Amino acid sequence: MRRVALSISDLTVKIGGKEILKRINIEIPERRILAVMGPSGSGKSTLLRAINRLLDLVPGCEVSGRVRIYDTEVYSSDPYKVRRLTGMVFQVPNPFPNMSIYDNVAVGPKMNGLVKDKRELDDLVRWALERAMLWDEVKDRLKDPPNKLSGGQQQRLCLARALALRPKLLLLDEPTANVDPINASKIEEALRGLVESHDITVVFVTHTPYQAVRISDYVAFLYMGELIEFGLTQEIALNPKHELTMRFLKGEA
Ligand SMILES: Nc1ncnc2c1ncn2[C@@H]1O[C@H](COP(=O)(O)OP(=O)(O)OP(=O)(O)O)[C@@H](O)[C@H]1O
Repeated sequence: MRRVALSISDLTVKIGGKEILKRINIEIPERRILAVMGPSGSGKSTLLRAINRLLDLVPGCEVSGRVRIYDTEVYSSDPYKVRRLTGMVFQVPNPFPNMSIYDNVAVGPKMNGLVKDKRELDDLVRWALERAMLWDEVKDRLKDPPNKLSGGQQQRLCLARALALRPKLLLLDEPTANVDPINASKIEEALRGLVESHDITVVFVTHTPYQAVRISDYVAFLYMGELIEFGLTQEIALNPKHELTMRFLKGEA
């Protein structure tokens, strides 16, 4: 029996008094992938940032309702604990420019005391780079700076950096929007591998219906801050209930 990894109930987000997300309800079991879709400005990034409390950093932002990650009530827990449960990858690859490839992945576990010695750290760095499908390409140049990598490799490095903190929930905001198709398919393969073989649940934003259908188990469609459709990807792809979802899936919206 799979546990519920992420439960969002009646989540409403206002910024500067304007409702950006309206009473969102979503629940997904562990080790599943949720694709969040919807037109530009519909609130997809805001939803991701509500899950890991990055919205705390936005002035004038009010959040009501509940977000729970396993047993952790996100809005009544220490934000530090919430960030430890979640990892995030952004649309534009943002490796730490002044650190080596190795250190980009190692710095988080070192600062958070996740490893007891150098050997454990080396193992964790390798594990994360392997899971991000990058190890073979960088194993002989771990001391290089990240700007020697292609954009797609840098994005996989950011994925490895997030994974090295062993998150339970991985949040990705259009992770393949700025990478070529080969890198995009490596990232997709990495995400499927993570939920199938590791104890990780994934929520990612995408504008690409094919990508959502290829790799997600669940989809959530947002429109002007409302969740207009949510459910199993296969069911929604075959039988979307909402006209807008249908158009979106056909690439018309
Ligand atoms: N920090 C902020 N201050 C004011 N308004 C904001 C802020 N962040 C988001 N918004 C507004 O919230 C709405 C939703 O934005 P959000 O970035 O979540 O949409 P999105 O669906 O991710 O869009 P896109 O696909 O273009 O990235 C938009 O109207 C946006 O202008």
